[in-house]
Amino acid sequence: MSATRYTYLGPAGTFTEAALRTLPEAGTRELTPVASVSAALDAVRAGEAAGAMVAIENSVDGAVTTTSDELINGSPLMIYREVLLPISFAVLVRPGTSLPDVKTVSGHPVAQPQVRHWLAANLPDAQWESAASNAEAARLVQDGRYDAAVAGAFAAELYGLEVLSDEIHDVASPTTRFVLAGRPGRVSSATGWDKTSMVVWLPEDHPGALLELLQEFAVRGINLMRIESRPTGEGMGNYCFLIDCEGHLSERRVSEALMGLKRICPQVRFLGSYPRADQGTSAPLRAGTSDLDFANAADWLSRCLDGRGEL
Ligand SMILES: O=C(O)C(=O)C[C@]1(C(=O)O)C=C[C@@H](O)C=C1
Repeated sequence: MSATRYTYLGPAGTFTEAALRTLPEAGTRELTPVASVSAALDAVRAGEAAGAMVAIENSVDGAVTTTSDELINGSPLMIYREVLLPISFAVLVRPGTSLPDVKTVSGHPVAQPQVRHWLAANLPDAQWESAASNAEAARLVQDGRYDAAVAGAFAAELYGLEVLSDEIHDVASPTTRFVLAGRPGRVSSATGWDKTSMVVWLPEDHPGALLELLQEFAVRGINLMRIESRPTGEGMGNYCFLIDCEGHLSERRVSEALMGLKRICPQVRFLGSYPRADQGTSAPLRAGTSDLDFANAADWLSRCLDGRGEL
């Protein structure tokens, strides 16, 4: 087990690596590129890494479903940090390539919807080829496999490529949200500007089932920040929900909402309470004014979790 290793979707030059490098402790960690989001999280599950940085949602394309499914299924993981990274895509080519030479263009599947209109207008006949990451696409262009890659401009130098066009994204200021996931453990203390994530499986299908679930937050005045449904895989129409809400587990209203969900839902998976990366406009809680102190919250957690992160 490497307590100092963090894994990320590689190779070098991905946005995920850029997100990881924004963490203050990045300089003292061994940052290890791996081939996929699943491999990054598997290394954490196997105890080979202390954390994995993974993309979880994009402001243009929505959920990164591989990450959602990893957090929902398999042995539980917890989110310890989040990073919001502005994304800027460029077209990278081997030196000397011009736009009419580009017959194939490669990138991560999440990148494609963010540059669709630019590609249709500027490379209408080029064939799109999905790659495991944007930096992997750049590496494949260096190898001569594809003519162009959609990636961060910063990847050009790493792979001996040139920036043919920069800032090609269709929507201004796309942002990707990344999270640092680790094995379930100590929840860091409340900062006063926190977020809590969970997965909730719907109670038996009946009118108002989703409303009942949402009421656990509404009656306690807890603001929801995200609700994303994912199929459970158990037949058509069966969904679970990835939910982010404002606040920290150590606030009584948040822990009570989780216990309320536990009463009405067949399964609840606590995914962590961690500092928010956004500079939101709602009034922050004052740090240190939580209803429960951290020791109580940790105690509450250990009583409620069955040792695997499940409530
Ligand atoms: O980290 C990278 O560079 C990736 O290729 C992954 C990823 C993602 O999965 O969302 C990261 C950010 C961009 O929005 C597009 C792709």
